[in-house]
Amino acid sequence: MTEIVTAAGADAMAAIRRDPAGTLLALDFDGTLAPIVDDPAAARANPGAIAALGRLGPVFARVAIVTGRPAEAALRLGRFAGVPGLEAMTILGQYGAERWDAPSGPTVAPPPPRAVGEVEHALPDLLEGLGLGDLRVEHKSRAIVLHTRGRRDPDADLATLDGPVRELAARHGLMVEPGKSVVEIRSSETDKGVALRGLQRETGARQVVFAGDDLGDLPAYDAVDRMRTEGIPGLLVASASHEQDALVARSDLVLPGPAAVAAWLGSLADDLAA
Ligand SMILES: O=P(O)(O)OC[C@H]1O[C@H](O[C@H]2O[C@H](CO)[C@@H](O)[C@H](O)[C@H]2O)[C@H](O)[C@@H](O)[C@@H]1O
Repeated sequence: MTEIVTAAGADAMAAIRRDPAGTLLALDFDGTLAPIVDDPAAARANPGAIAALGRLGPVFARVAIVTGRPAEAALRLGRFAGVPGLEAMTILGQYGAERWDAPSGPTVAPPPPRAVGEVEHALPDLLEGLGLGDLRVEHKSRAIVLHTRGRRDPDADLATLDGPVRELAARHGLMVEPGKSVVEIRSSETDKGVALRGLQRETGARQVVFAGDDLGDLPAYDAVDRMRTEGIPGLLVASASHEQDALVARSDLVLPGPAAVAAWLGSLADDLAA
């Protein structure tokens, strides 16, 4: 499905066309703007998507990235800084706990929760004990991400990790965020739904577009559903893959991965931007 197939989505698209200046466009980073790769440090936003966002920035109320990545990482990997048209862009990182705004510069983030440091300390022994001492571990200050992509049996490793990681997180008052070949231990202070809703209120957006690809995006989907009940049209776009289909049935538009998302953003820009 590469067309909008729901009545709610068609309503939202009509509202976007009628009132682009009242539209908030928010996108997830990994798997939506950036193709999935084995090494998280090697992820890069699709260049066509960056160019399209630059064309949409001046037309919309706000273009935003809402991501599990630290805001600085999304900024660097996305190469968004200095892109013409993205002078008002916002990045909400670590599920909304961190924020970068193009006009004001440096990332704003509260101090990292102490519990994350405690878990970092306990983790090497736990992984050794599970025979997973060589796992790729991503440290994000407010979260620790265990990566199984590229390993012999990523799903088996995730299954091995599940119970012990949940126990460890619970012991330290943290939550577990599962994803594509990852399990993340993070502070539960916020989620993408809270982040998206906050941005909609702040910008006064009259309609919202959200695009995502993984389980961490579901709270943003819930937020859009709630906004719709309040009369704020919302367009939900899935960047689909064989790895995760939880978003597909709830989406108004299903696109087969980041290249298709970039192409769709380009066609939106052709439609709405000069
Ligand atoms: O909210 P997102 O922007 O989607 O970030 C969520 C997590 O994505 C990253 O992991 C995913 O992308 C990696 C690079 O392509 C890939 O190797 C991994 O398998 C994917 O799950 C990231 O590394 C995490 O920190 C983010 O929480």
